[in-house]
Amino acid sequence: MTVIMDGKKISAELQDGLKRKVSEAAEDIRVVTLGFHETPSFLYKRRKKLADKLGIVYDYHLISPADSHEIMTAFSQNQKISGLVLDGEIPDSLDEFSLRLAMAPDKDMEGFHPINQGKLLLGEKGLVPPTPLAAIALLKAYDIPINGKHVVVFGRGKVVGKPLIPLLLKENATVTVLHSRSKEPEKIASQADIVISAVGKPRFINGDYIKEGAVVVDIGMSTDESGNLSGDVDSDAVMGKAGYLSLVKGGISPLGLTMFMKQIVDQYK
Ligand SMILES: NC(=O)C1=CN([C@@H]2O[C@H](COP(=O)(O)OP(=O)(O)OC[C@H]3O[C@@H](n4cnc5c(N)ncnc54)[C@H](OP(=O)(O)O)[C@@H]3O)[C@@H](O)[C@H]2O)C=CC1
Ligand SMILES: Nc1nc(=O)c2c([nH]1)NC[C@@H]1CN(c3ccc(C(=O)N[C@@H](CCC(=O)O)C(=O)O)cc3)C=[N+]21
Repeated sequence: MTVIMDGKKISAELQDGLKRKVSEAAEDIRVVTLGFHETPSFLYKRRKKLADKLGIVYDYHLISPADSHEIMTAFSQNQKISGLVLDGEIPDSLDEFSLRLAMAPDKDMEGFHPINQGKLLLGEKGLVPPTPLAAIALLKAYDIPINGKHVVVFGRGKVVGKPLIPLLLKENATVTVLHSRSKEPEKIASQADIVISAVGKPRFINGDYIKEGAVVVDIGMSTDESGNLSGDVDSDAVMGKAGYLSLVKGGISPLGLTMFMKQIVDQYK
């Protein structure tokens, strides 16, 4: 039997606590999204919807390459702003690394600031990329042991796969990372107790990749040949074989959005 892990339910429980904390905070919790495009991204809209629900003030501020550093510095110093995010594509003309350096590390909602990335590697407390954090939180919510387990991560992207490595090591997992150049992925993945996939290739993980009873967390998002949202995992093939399965819908996405808000709200005691 395969237990479907319900990220939506876990996030609803966390959101109740967050809502209370926001309402008890002495002042407004204010997050500013900086974007280079007239129309905010899809992700901004998802985050805005959740912020409204939690009572967090969440705004979009249009910037241009010419004024981006100045605005980032000003918002970083502004005591009334708790969180900052960069939205959408960053123009090629701009040095993204140096723009990220201008953000106050303690307002960095996505955990991309080099200080936060360094802290993550060193095991120091800092703001962590929320999607991989959600993967750890989901395993813990289902009392799935990580300590001493073999975890195979598909993907080494900066949003999910790479930050998962230090997070899993902190939990004492044995970590194997597979990427586009890895050989014999089925052979390696089928030895894992836990498989977490963050690639973005429709349904490539079939039953051959999964050990009987293993835990499977699907994070990768893509559109398949019919134009539908697809995960990395062929859920029909894995269903019945996996012990636990987090599907691309109702799994990590809602929990990732919640963790995104949680880290900033938790700074308010
Ligand atoms: N569910 C959610 O809420 C969220 C989902 N996502 C999704 O997670 C995925 C990962 O995002 P991100 O971290 O930015 O990673 P990237 O999209 O930057 O990179 C994808 C990674 O997958 C690897 N890869 C490609 N083909 C294979 C393969 N056949 N086997 C193993 N690995 C492969 C690439 O390898 P190489 O490095 O060799 O090129 C690369 O490391 C995306 O699909 C994204 O949409 C992201 C955030 C939130
Ligand atoms: N730096 C970065 N961070 C991200 O978090 C990130 C990213 N890049 N690139 C693209 C993906 C995609 N992604 C989604 C999140 C929520 C829903 C979503 O639809 N959420 C639904 C729930 C859907 C469900 O039930 O799973 C909701 O909030 O109601 C979709 C997609 C984040 N991503």
